[in-house]
Amino acid sequence: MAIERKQIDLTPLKNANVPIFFIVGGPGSGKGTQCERIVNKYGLSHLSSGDLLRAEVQSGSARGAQLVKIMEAGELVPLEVVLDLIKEAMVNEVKKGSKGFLIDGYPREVKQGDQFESEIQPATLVLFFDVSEDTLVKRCLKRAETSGRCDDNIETIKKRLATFNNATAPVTDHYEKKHKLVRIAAEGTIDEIFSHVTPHLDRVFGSNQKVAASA
Ligand SMILES: Nc1ncnc2c1ncn2[C@@H]1O[C@H](COP(=O)(O)OP(=O)(O)OP(=O)(O)O)[C@@H](O)[C@H]1O
Ligand SMILES: Nc1nc2c(ncn2[C@@H]2O[C@H](COP(=O)(O)O)[C@@H](O)[C@H]2O)c(=O)[nH]1
Ligand SMILES: [Mg+2]
Repeated sequence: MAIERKQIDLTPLKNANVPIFFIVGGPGSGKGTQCERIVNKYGLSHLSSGDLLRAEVQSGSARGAQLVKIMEAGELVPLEVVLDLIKEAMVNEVKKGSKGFLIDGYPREVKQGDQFESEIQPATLVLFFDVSEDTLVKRCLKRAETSGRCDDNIETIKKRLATFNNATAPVTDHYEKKHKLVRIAAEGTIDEIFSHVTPHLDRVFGSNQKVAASA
């Protein structure tokens, strides 16, 4: 299925040379929740590939109409489409003075991460939120009570879990071999998990300070 591609000038992003963190984990693993905590403490830009896709669907564009079918099936959308959406959002953020990025829910496949790193820059770290399938399902079903997401239903959750195990789990091995993977046990409370996240980011930014936006 041919989906519209865009030409994006990455010069501002490459010149900024800010740290980039991939945030990886199964559906409902707490990526978005932990990213909110990280943004509050370090002032980074949080870009969720899923949220960017949902915004494209909400926009009513022809591209969005094609994407929603794939997302409702719990499958992965074409990687070029996701990368275009992320690139556009990153350039916009860096023009506003972003000092670093959390790329939430990305990459979903090894080749996706490789393409990002060759076209933009290597990731500084890959944070992997490690959660049992049972907990993932429980959290997504609980979220379904209020989220209104097209993919928060037991059928799609199961498909997303299969997609994660088949396509995304190899991502963790890939970055472990590159000594870039940080495996975070994510079964506990939100605060407990966040306390395991901060030491790794403090090593990059220094502790207790929001990364000051450019003047
Ligand atoms: N440590 C936790 N304990 C209990 N509930 C949690 C925890 N972390 C997140 N949640 C809840 O679980 C649900 C999924 O969390 P979140 O949306 O952050 O996951 P996600 O990894 O971004 O999921 P998706 O990939 O589907 O977007 C949310 O309703 C959230 O409030
Ligand atoms: N091929 C990819 N598809 C992606 C990616 N991120 C999201 N998606 C699609 O969106 C839904 C929802 O994502 P979520 O992060 O909110 O769970 C997901 O099931 C995929 O269909 C991506 O990086 N690559
Ligand atoms: Mg999320």
